[in-house]
Amino acid sequence: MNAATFQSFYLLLKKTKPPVGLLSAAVSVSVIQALAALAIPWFLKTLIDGFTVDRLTPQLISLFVIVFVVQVVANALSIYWLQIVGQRIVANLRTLLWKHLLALSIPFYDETKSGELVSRLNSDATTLQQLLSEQLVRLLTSLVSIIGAITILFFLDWQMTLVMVIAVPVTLLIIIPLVRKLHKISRETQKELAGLSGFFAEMLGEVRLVKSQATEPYELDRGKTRIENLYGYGVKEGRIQALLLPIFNVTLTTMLILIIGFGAYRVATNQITAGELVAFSLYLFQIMTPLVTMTEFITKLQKARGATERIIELLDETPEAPGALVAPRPFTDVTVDHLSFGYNETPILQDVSFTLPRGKTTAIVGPSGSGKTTLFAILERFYQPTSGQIRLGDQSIADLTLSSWRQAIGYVAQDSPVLSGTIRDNLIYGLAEDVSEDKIREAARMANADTFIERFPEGYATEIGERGVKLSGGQRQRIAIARALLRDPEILLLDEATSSLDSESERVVQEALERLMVGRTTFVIAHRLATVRHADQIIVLEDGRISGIGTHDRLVVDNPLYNKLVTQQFIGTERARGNHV
Ligand SMILES: Nc1ncnc2c1ncn2[C@@H]1O[C@H](COP(=O)(O)OP(=O)(O)OP(=O)(O)O)[C@@H](O)[C@H]1O
Repeated sequence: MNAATFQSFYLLLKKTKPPVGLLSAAVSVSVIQALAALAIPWFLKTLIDGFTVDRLTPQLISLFVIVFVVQVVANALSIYWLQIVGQRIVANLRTLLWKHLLALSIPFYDETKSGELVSRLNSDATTLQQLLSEQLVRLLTSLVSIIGAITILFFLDWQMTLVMVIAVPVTLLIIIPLVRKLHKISRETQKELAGLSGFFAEMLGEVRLVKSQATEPYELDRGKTRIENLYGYGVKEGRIQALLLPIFNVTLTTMLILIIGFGAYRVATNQITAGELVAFSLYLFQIMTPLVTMTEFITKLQKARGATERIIELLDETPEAPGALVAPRPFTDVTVDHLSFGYNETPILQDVSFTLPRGKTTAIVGPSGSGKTTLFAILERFYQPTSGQIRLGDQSIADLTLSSWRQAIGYVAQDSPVLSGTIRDNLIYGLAEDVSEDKIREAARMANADTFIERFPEGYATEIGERGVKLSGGQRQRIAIARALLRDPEILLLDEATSSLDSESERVVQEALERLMVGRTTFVIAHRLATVRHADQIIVLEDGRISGIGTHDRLVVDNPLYNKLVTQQFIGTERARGNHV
């Protein structure tokens, strides 16, 4: 791990606000445990050298027992406390990531697969947690054991210790390149794993498309290729691990044989005592076992390095600019002023200017892909304009707080999303304050949703979404309308349903929408002639530019595209529905 990565790991840890008090306590008991463990061979040495029964005084035995008990208790405490510290850090990290993800902008989500993000929240965070709570405790005790044992060994017999100390760097020389390689592979593995999660999430989310296109065999192959890729990395990783541990063990065993052999020679030549040799061998184990643990730690650290880097990368993404001013209510007119926008270099909206007069209805029409939905998204501040601005009165909406602006917008889309939970939960979702049951029912009634809700045995407590009954498109839309009614928005953005609703369903939805629109500034993507006829003004959008603004009667005469749309699309649609205007 190079200095920069270590630093970023450290910075990330700092951001997760570890419980420092508990961490210090855990570190202290770890040190106590390791020190107590170091005392045990020393006792044995004293016992062996000049063993007589009278030397076994009760005091000596009690001291031995106490040291032993201290070591065991300290060990248990350090494991438990470090586990808590690790879990706390990861819980804080997940909260930090979750908060950050919620603050990130829509363009970020356009570029990133949600499955990959889930993988960061779950497996990357878990990798870090394992490192922190399982490995860190061992690393600490290992370090104390190694340093303590080497120091004592120098006192016992410096020549033998020197032989041993020289052998350690030799081992490291063999191991480091392997560890590096392991890091590279585990980075690729993690990347591949995140990609695979993204792929699975996307495919399972769009399972209807896969089935309707009968592309199961194709998707099976695509999934299999990725799974096999991952398998390949796993095998490579296994190969290196298979080399790493045995090499390490062989080196250590050789060291052990050499040292004990050398020790036996020194005992035979009376240079050290038998007790010293026993203590020496025991200390040697107190160095070897931690060394093995440390290689394991290094391996895990390399794995965590990938996870850390990816989490840091995610935390470095810039969140949405929140704005500072609370949008003053009631709203005045909203002005779109020379607005241009492109998702990338290709311009989508070019120099668009118009006003949404307060309390009036503005309809927007234009061919598919002309930029209508994009304009809505910019009004919702999901994307920043490339140039130009949107103003509320004299105030650029970019200066308003995101929450006060978005809370003032009611958006009813063609395919209104619902969350899992009860119908009531869905109706009050996002409301700042509590609402009475009567108000909820009133909103449902106005949205023409009361009848179908009450038909469910559980009524408003019916579970919908993933865990409960499924709602039809029209029902979902009426839930969205009731939700908007409860929010009492200043501005309504309506993406009118086209073919998704049958004419009966469309009639009840339309009726509900009209109630919702009363007295509100409404901006509607229009697909029906009835809507544009009733609108106070109509905007015609062609290839991202406005080609006309006016009333229906004027545009039919002035605007060729509008004229064409009215004769071909609208009237065609209305006829098809048997609903002549
Ligand atoms: N997130 C995005 N990233 C990149 N390009 C996009 C994105 N969303 C839409 N586009 C492109 O922007 C253009 C305008 O799309 P938009 O959805 O605004 O059109 P629209 O007028 O609402 O069409 P429709 O009536 O079919 O819904 C299209 O060419 C589309 O490919």
